[in-house]
Amino acid sequence: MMQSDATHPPALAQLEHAARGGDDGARIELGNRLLSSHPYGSDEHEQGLEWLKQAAEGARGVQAQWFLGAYFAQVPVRPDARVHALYWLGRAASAGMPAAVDRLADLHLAGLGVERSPARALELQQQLADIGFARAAWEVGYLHTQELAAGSSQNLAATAFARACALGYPQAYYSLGLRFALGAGVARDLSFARALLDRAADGKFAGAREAAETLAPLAAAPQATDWHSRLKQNMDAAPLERLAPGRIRPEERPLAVRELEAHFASVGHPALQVDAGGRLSCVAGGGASLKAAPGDWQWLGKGPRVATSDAFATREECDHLVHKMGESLRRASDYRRGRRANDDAEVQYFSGSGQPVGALATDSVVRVMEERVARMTGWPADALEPCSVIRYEPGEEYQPHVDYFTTEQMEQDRLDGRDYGGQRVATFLVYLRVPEAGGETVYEQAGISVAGQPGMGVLHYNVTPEGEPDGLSLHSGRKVQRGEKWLWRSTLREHPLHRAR
Ligand SMILES: O=C(O)CCC(=O)C(=O)O
Ligand SMILES: [Fe+2]
Repeated sequence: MMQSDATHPPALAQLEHAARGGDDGARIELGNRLLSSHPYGSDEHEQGLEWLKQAAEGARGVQAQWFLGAYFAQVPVRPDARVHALYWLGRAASAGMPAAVDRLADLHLAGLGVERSPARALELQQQLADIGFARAAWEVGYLHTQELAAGSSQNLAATAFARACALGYPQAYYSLGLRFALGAGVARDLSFARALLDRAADGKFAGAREAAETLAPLAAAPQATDWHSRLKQNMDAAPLERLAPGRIRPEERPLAVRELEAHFASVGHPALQVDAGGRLSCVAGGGASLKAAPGDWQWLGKGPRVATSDAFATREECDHLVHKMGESLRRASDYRRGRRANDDAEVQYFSGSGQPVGALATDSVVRVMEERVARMTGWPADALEPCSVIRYEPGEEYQPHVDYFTTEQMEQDRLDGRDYGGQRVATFLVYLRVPEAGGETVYEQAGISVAGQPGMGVLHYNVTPEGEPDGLSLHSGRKVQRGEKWLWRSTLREHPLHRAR
């Protein structure tokens, strides 16, 4: 196999020679290089795909299959891209590649290239969880919370989060803490809840500190300090390194997971039990549910059409998105590379930071929330623009702008053959974090001002009921005075994104 590094990549001719000679590593490298350096539609781009497809049948097939799956997942405008993504990711997943199993679960949950099946997504994430992948273990808990699969319950959700705690995942301590605080799937125990939430905060999980203080105040959690030190000692002594890549054979992972779960149960809380099969579970109790219960649309105006939905997203969903995207936020000029005037508008009028959730970064929370938007608006989920998260710090704002594409832009895009998705019919925002002062969403022409509440959804149409760009939809995100404002947002496009008119 040819060696290369970032400073001295092999010359193209050299790679091609090796690829023709049957070197699978060279085929993969050449394929990836051609795909990334030549635009979709060029011969070189197609040649890149061919090299990967050849490599997919060779000694390093799984790796090539993964690259092909990731490619098709990220290039939705290609005809049948989703079906190809499903095929290649399916092959890499069957060969046991965890990242491919995760992406396959995402396609099933979103119904991309295959009929939507939360139950299948749950099954796939469960496979990963059972061999010790902590994020998957968390996703199992989140999916059970939604009660979308037969047999799902709030108690199974709690159990899944407890198992993810055993894998040392700070976000799982947060989620299990919420359940003990509210009595969802487990009997309420504010002391244990507070200790779990504090452990999540120790692990730097966004929102854990605030959840601890509001849901499990120390005054109501007399044994919290004791539980906190027991949980800390427990984690310090947990043999988590056993699961480190390269240290364990795949077939040994399920046993290592059981050992970690038994170790977590040894912290001694009566709700944590090890069952006959050696798996950790939570004793059922409490009647609350942490599934979202969004409020009906409250219409604030007809010209433009603006509505809000209280509690559209749960605290857990908001904190998840803030935590997930927090590290990767950038200025609009860094993530908006398009040539559309609307991209320029974001660069020009928005002074905060943001980041689109890329096709390889979507997860259960994103998909479940997209589906919720689709259900509540009657809009097809595959006509939602990929979502993003944006943040405003004090002094930052989104000056008055419109979100629709102008008739001229639409026409130009059509001529250029890139009007995928068509018009941005409506914009949907969720307040993930509400600032202490300032930051209202204001529709200046209509005199509507929305002061966000945590988890609130805000929907506004950018076009009139007849489908014409609606000048009255001009809006702004007022300057944040104190605290931070975080939004999750997407737009409802005229037709599915993979279809040009
Ligand atoms: O920050 C807001 O309230 C508005 C955001 C917005 O207009 C947008 O993301 O297009
Ligand atoms: Fe906007």
